[in-house]
Amino acid sequence: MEQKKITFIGAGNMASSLIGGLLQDGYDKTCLLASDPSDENRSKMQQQFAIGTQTNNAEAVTWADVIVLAVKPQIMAAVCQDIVDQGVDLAGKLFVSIAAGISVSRLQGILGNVPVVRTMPNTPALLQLGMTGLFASTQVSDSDKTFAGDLMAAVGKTVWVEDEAQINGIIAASGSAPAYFFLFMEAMEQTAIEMGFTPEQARLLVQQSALGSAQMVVQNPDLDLATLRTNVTSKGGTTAEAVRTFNEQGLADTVKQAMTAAAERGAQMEQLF
Ligand SMILES: NC(=O)C1=CN([C@@H]2O[C@H](COP(=O)(O)OP(=O)(O)OC[C@H]3O[C@@H](n4cnc5c(N)ncnc54)[C@H](O)[C@@H]3O)[C@@H](O)[C@H]2O)C=CC1
Ligand SMILES: O=C(O)[C@@H]1CCC=N1
Repeated sequence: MEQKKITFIGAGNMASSLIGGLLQDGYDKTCLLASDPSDENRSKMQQQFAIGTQTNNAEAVTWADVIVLAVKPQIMAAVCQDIVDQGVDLAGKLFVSIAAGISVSRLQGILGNVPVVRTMPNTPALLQLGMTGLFASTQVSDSDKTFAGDLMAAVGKTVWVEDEAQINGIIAASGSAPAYFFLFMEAMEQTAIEMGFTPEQARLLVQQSALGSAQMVVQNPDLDLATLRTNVTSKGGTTAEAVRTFNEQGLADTVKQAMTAAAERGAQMEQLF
């Protein structure tokens, strides 16, 4: 992909995942810069990734062709306002926001009529196994759209949405999803320990089962998930008992409620921040 100069405003967890994934993909490290007031996070960037860092967002934006907005939603407006107040010339620059709950119109209300690609990645981007949803504002040119798509494709899979509101569905289905799987795995690990395994054994049992199951899904695109489940479930056997218990406890409904809550929170944040 084209090696444009990319500045990350905010060098936290998600920026680290994206930067790590981009470097793995061979992105030129001299084209990456991270701006963050935290000494600790800047030195992580220098030590872990050997990329340049800044404390001055306005200077970092001035240097870049592409600006990835990667601060918490609560402070996004103030951070953008400060960049504008410093008098930075934003002409020709592409903005890529990864923030949950910050609409394109909110950003453009501060930054002006700049091209904005609103995205929702997830942390497995670090391993180039990310999943990102993207939405382009009308100001985004075809070449900027291609660049933003390539940027996220360098760290995983991508899906474009035509309706910005669908980004909140992306948050529910993939942005927040690693936490759901970790939560499920934590509960399994804890139970395995209670069944007498060492913590190391319990983690291995759970992580290898999760990895193998995910690979079975990926490598069998023609098999639906219910068939994969049924293939494990012997009639009158052990899995059937576990699945019956999950169903009796309303697992599908719990998942639906949790995903709906995530999406609704995204929409609510758009009104708050
Ligand atoms: N963590 C995740 O799984 C995902 C997070 N996101 C979004 O990514 C954004 C960042 O989230 P995280 O990386 O999890 O948060 P984080 O707290 O790890 O990172 C935020 C960073 O912003 C820095 N920061 C604070 N004030 C700043 C300022 N004035 N200028 C520049 N940097 C400043 C902080 O020092 C910190 O390093 C959020 O908007 C979130 O919605 C999106 C998808 C997934
Ligand atoms: O929890 C959050 O708000 C962010 C967005 C998706 C994952 N983490």
